[in-house]
Amino acid sequence: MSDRISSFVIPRFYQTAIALGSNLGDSAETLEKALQTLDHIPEIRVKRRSSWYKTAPIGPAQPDYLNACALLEVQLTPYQLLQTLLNVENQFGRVRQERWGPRTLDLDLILFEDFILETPDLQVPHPRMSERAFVLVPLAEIAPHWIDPISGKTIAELLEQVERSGAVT
Ligand SMILES: Nc1ncnc2c1ncn2[C@@H]1O[C@H](COP(=O)(O)OP(=O)(O)OP(=O)(O)O)[C@@H](O)[C@H]1O
Ligand SMILES: Nc1nc2c(c(=O)[nH]1)N=C(CO)CN2
Repeated sequence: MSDRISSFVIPRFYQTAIALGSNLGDSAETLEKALQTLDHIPEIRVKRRSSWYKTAPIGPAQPDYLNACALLEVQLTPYQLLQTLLNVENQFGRVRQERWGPRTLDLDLILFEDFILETPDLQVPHPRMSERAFVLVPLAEIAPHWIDPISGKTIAELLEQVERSGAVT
């Protein structure tokens, strides 16, 4: 009996940061419901969320975005979390059309502990994180001291290096 108990491994919780974006439909409601949906998944706890930021679109001409970031505790691997985020995007009617085009809901995995993953389907930290004010402004609100394992800089330091005028609360 004691052998069985000692070999039982309780899966640990991992700290992760995600970015949310929407520029089609009722974006505020979509972001709110997306976070509720994630929080209802047994392996995910939403620990903190940023304000919603209205941001100018990067990429092709399209409506302004509403962007936000959230900190999650997950009992999932990075790949399981990515699949979960893609499933929730689909649940909210995400249709993949042009690259960087408009969308009802975009969920990106930004940071997963201090892991660096560079696989064809998943790159963590998100490869375009450090150039995007629409990610860094909300993330700096809730996790300014989190260190990007690629650059060794904090989120607050990365934010100092980008032009942030397109992101307004
Ligand atoms: N960290 C990550 N977070 C989310 N998706 C990722 C990540 N790394 C790789 N991907 C892959 O990117 C694919 C396309 O994602 P998506 O359609 O959301 O891109 P995009 O939002 O148009 O552009 P961008 O990646 O620049 O934000 C996903 O299916 C996923 O396999
Ligand atoms: N402001 C803003 N622009 C974007 C966004 C986004 O979330 N916000 N997402 C994109 C594709 O990931 C492309 N452009």
